[in-house]
Amino acid sequence: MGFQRSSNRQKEQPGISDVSSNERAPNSCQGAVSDDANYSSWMVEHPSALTSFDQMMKDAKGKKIVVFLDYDGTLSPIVNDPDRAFMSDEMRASVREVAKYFPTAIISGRSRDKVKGFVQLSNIYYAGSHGMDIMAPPRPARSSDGKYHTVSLDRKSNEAVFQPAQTFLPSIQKILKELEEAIMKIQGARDYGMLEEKVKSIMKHYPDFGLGWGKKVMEIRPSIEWNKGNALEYLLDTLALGNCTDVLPVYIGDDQTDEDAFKVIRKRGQGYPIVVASSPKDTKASYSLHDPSEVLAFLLRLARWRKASSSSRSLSQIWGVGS
Ligand SMILES: O=P(O)(O)OC[C@H]1O[C@H](O[C@H]2O[C@H](CO)[C@@H](O)[C@H](O)[C@H]2O)[C@H](O)[C@@H](O)[C@@H]1O
Repeated sequence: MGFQRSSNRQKEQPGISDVSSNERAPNSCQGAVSDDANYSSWMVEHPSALTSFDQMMKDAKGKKIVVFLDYDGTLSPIVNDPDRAFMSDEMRASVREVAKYFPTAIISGRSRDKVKGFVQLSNIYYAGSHGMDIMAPPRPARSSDGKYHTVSLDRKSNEAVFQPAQTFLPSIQKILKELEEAIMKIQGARDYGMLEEKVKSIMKHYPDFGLGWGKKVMEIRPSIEWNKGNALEYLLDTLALGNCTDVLPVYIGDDQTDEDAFKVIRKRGQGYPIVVASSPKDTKASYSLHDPSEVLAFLLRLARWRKASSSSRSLSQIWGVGS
C-alpha cells in the first residue's frame, strides 16, 4: 500500500549526469568535477555490468541464469505520476526476449496487477507488493521458520498465488477505508506534512504494520519478515533451483528494497546483483548500470549472448567442431 510524496526530492532523471563538464553552468563546475570523481571511484567498487559483460558471461558458462527485475527506476524511468510510469516498447521487447532464454521474474513494490498491467508479458513470473504477492506455478514453499506457506489459486483458478501476508488482508482493507476517509479533504502537493501526520496517527492503532519511505513514496507494510530477497528465494525454489549450486541469479534494481535481494545473492555466493544508479550509493550490489537505458542494453546483450551460444552449441553438436 503506497502514498505518493509530492515534494521536490526526486530521483535524478536519466541523462542529467551525462552532461559533460564543459556544458555545465560555470558556477557548478567545481561540484560537477567532484561528482564525476565520486561516481568514478564508486564505479571501481561497482563496475558497469555492460563493460564487465564478457567476463560475467565467461564465468556463467555452464550455469543456469535466472533473471529478476525490479520495475520502477529499472524497467521504467522514475516519473512524477506513478500511474504513468510506462515502460517503452523496446524495453518490453527486451524482457520478452530475455524470458525466451531464461526464467524471468519481475519483483516490484507495486501491486501485482498494476505491475502486470504495465509489463503486459505472459511468459514471466510476477511478484507484487515487495514480494508478498507472487504468481508462480504451484509447488511447495520453503521459508526458514516454516511460516508463510499460503498457496492458493488466483481468480482465474489456473495459476498459484503465494501470499505470505494473506492473513493481513482484512486489516489492510480497514486501513485503506480509514485512510481514504481521513485524506479525502487534503489538497494535493503542499499538504504532504498533514498527510504524513494523518497516516501516522491512523497507523498507531495498527501495531502489526510498519511505515516505510521510498522515493517520494510512503508505504504501509505488514510487519512480517518477508521482502524481495525472500521472494527471490521462493521463486528459485518454485523453479526447483533453490538448492542448486550452478544457479546464477541476476537481479537488477535501483531502490532500497532491492538491497534485500542483493544480500540474498551475496549470501548464496553466486550470481550478479546489479544496482541501477546514476550517482554513488551505499549498496550490496556488485555491478551497476547507470539508468533504464543501460538496463535495456544489458538485457538485449544477455538475450543475444544466449542466442549466439545456443546456436554455436547446436552447430558444434551437428558438425562436431569446438565452439
Ligand atoms: O519496486 P519497484 O517496482 O521499484 O516499485 C517501487 C515503488 O515504485 C513506485 O514509486 C516510484 O516510482 C514512481 C513512478 O516513477 C515515482 O513517482 C515515485 O516517486 C517512486 O517512489 C510506486 O508508486 C510505489 O508504490 C512502489 O513501491
